[in-house]
Amino acid sequence: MIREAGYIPQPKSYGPLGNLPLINKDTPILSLGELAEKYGPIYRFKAPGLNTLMVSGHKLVAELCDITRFDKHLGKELLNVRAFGGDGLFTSWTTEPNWRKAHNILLPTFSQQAMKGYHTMMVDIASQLVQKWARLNPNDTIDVADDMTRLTLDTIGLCGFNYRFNSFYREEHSPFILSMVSALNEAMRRSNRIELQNMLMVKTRKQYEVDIQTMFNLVDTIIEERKTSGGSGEIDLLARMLEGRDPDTGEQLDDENIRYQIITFLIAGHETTSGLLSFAIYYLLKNPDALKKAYQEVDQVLTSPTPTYEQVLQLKYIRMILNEALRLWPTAPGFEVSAREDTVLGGEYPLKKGDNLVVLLPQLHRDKDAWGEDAEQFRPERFEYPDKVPSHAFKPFGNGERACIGMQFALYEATLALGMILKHFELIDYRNYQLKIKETLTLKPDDFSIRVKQRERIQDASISSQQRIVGNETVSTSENIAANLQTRAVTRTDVNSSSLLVLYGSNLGTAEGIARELANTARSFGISSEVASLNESIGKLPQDGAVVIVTASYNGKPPRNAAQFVKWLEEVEDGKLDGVQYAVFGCGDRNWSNTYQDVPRFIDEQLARKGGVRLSSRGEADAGGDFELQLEQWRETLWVDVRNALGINVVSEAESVQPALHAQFINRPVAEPLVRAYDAFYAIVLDNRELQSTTSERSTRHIEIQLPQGMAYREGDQLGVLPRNSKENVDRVLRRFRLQGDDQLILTATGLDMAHLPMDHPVNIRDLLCHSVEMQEPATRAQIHELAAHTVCPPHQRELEALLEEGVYQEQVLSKRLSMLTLLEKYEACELPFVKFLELLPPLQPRYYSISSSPRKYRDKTSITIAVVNGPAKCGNGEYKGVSSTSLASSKPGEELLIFVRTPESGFQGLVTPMYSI
Ligand code: HEM
Ligand SMILES: Cc1cc2nc3c(=O)[nH]c(=O)nc-3n(C[C@H](O)[C@H](O)[C@H](O)COP(=O)(O)O)c2cc1C
Repeated sequence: MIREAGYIPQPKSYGPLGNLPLINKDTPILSLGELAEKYGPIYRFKAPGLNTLMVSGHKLVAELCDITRFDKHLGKELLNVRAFGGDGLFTSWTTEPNWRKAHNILLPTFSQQAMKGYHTMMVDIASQLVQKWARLNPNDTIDVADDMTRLTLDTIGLCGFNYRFNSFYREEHSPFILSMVSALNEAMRRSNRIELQNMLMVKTRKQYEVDIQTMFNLVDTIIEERKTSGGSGEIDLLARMLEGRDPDTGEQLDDENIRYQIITFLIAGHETTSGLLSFAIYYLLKNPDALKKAYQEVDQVLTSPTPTYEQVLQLKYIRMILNEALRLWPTAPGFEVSAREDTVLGGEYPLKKGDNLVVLLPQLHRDKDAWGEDAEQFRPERFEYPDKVPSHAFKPFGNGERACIGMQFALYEATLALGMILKHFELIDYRNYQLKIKETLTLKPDDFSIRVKQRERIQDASISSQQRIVGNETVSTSENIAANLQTRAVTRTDVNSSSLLVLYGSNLGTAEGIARELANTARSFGISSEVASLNESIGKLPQDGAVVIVTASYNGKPPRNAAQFVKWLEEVEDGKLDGVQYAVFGCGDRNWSNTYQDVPRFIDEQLARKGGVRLSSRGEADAGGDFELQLEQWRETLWVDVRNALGINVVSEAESVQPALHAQFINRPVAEPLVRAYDAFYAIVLDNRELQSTTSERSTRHIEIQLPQGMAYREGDQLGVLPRNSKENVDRVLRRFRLQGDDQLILTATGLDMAHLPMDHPVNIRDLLCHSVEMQEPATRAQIHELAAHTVCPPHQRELEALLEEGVYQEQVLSKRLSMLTLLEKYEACELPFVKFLELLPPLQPRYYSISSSPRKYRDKTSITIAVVNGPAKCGNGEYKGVSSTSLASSKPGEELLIFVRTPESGFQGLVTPMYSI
């Protein structure tokens, strides 16, 4: 058929209803897809109040992905969802101030680093699914989408809000889910009715209101509980929502917006991922070759009882399966954009400013022009080489700055869960299921059930997820320590004072974290080293020493703290950077294939052009691939090259002549993990004075501290203090568990992220309790749940369980600040092992104090003023003493404190203690 250039086809129209009668109201996306098959890569669709273009050809979509020409548009469905999603991230216009504010504040919670923090919680929920399936009888059937929904809802609840929906412990779905499904269905149906119909359907409208209120109620409870508890050092999504500040404006989110954001994340954070897992299982069942490869990978990689973070990153084939499932059935099946200005699409279709267009993902993802003739077939191998994936023909997570913020979260969670399912179960397609699609706002396989058979004996997840104290394995563990130390040990011969400047460009902390680690390693080699953002180093690249740059890219642009540097670098004259020795490492993600590693590549090339000397080749790591391994490999060569560049003769012990007798002294402070995490130093107390009069009942102390050499601070900085738990509280724990404080133990952990605890070397129990964990926080639901599970006396168990009930928890635990320790003292029949107690306690958090001294006057010392927190305990028993203020108040001149300086530019305040200055 000959087609006139610029002609846009339109299906048959039915008077005022336009094309609406062609749409099946239960499966509108499938109907739109069928029309695309018939009318091609672009067609016009009209319905009452709607005139839009449906696009599915990859070349046209590539243009729609240019965010300078097109912006996200909220179609009818999303506008309806605003009734409960408000101006939350998903349903806000890019121009609404709350979109950028929330985007800036919440982005860090989804960085690669953040996934490490979620790992243990994700394993917790996935283990519940494994346990449930393991207990089924052979003929029991599993409603796949249903169980995947339990898994993903519980995961986002726990990781995002420290809230347990406990979906695997109830027959019915939680009231939140029931209301959410019903409200989403109604939001979708409303867009296919004319306004008058909506108004006349009184009963439906009432139900809609009830459903929305049910969701609001749950969310308000979550917010209220967190506000009352004051938080126990969580750095989850909710903590960021409540406390984070927009780095651009310094503003915080308001209460109404927080409510909308929580609903948004609870919905967006689970519906789509649950559909993805269901489709992936469906395709595995129908593709035995892929299933076999998946089993092989899982058996090879997941060798410990529960998966570790590193193992999950190694499940490459599982990732490919998930991508291929998302290609064939993108569970969020489309997104909508509108033209920013008048423009011409594909060189032939004129568009007016504000015209809107829908990208139909299932058709785009099957465009034979991009994917080849076998586009309809399930073939995970398409994703083996990420740079070969036709990027604008694969958009399951949307596009540009409005792309899915939770992409890493979804893929990590799904990889972990599918890996664990395959590790434990044989999947049985007992009724030869034929795929039928169910549509709400997302897509899922409809009525898809399977049976499973255990592949191997399931380890008791509660045992495997526990840390073990290996009292009688001291010898082998000590060997580990020695081995560890050996790899790090260097003899520092001829180390001169050459220095290394490590610079970063980072929005979410990955690149910054790597930069800090590099600087620490350099220091351990005796090389003096400093860390700063790229913007802070404009015009200051040193010609002696060396510079290492670690940076990310965002849609091909530099991170916020690198933008001015890149501009400056571009404008520097050739030859101006003669003699600057440098190396560049890029943190990137191949999902942004067109702009993968753009910024590090640009910086590397520009530095060379302007006269710099590349001391080591540019390194690359892909957040969607084996990031850690790629980084490790680059680091290995980097240190050899840095050594040569600085002319430092650092000889590794292996290279030096070994004496026959070898001794290793181990003196690692218990607080070492926290010291490392915060880059903290020991500093000496110079003075500690009471500021209140002798008649006052309050205590306010002025404390002066000598800063360690080289540590500086600026006006407005805060002092972070790593506090110590009081002797009194430590003694309570020792008594409760009948332990001797001077006894030593060695902690080892499998599959748990316990970075705050000292691992694999002997530590004194008293020191461990004093320096590593928070003990006074109100017991969380998860902790009470564990206490109940370990209580052998049924009436006491019931009492503990009763504390978990909605109002009771609020009133008896949060308001009274009942800690896990207090509950353990009350319930003697609770046989919680000491290691489980340690595992359940959150890491000790630094407390931040405004610095009251002026850096212009005092360079090497600083002072803070603290209000000592001390009063009757809310539980009615004894006194409550603030951990940090109490230990600071009693610190004597000459004593050492663990401190660090922080510039509150990130806006994320953590636990900021209100301070007065004098
Ligand atoms: C397989 C799973 C997922 C898929 C396929 C998916 C897909 C998408 C798509 C296509 C968009 C863009 C929508 C548009 O342009 O209108 C989006 C946005 C979004 N997604 Fe996801 N998503 C998934 C998982 C998640 C998870 C796990 C979370 C949260 C934990 C999440 C939170 C969001 C949010 C908040 C937005 C709005 C971002 C903004 O506009 O700033 N999603 N998602
Ligand atoms: C919205 C967004 C856009 C991104 N764009 C790119 C890109 O264009 N090129 C690239 O290589 N990586 C891109 N990435 C991946 C990040 O650069 C990568 O995750 C990096 O590790 C983040 O580092 P940071 O935590 O230090 O900010 C993008 C990530 C996000 C969330």
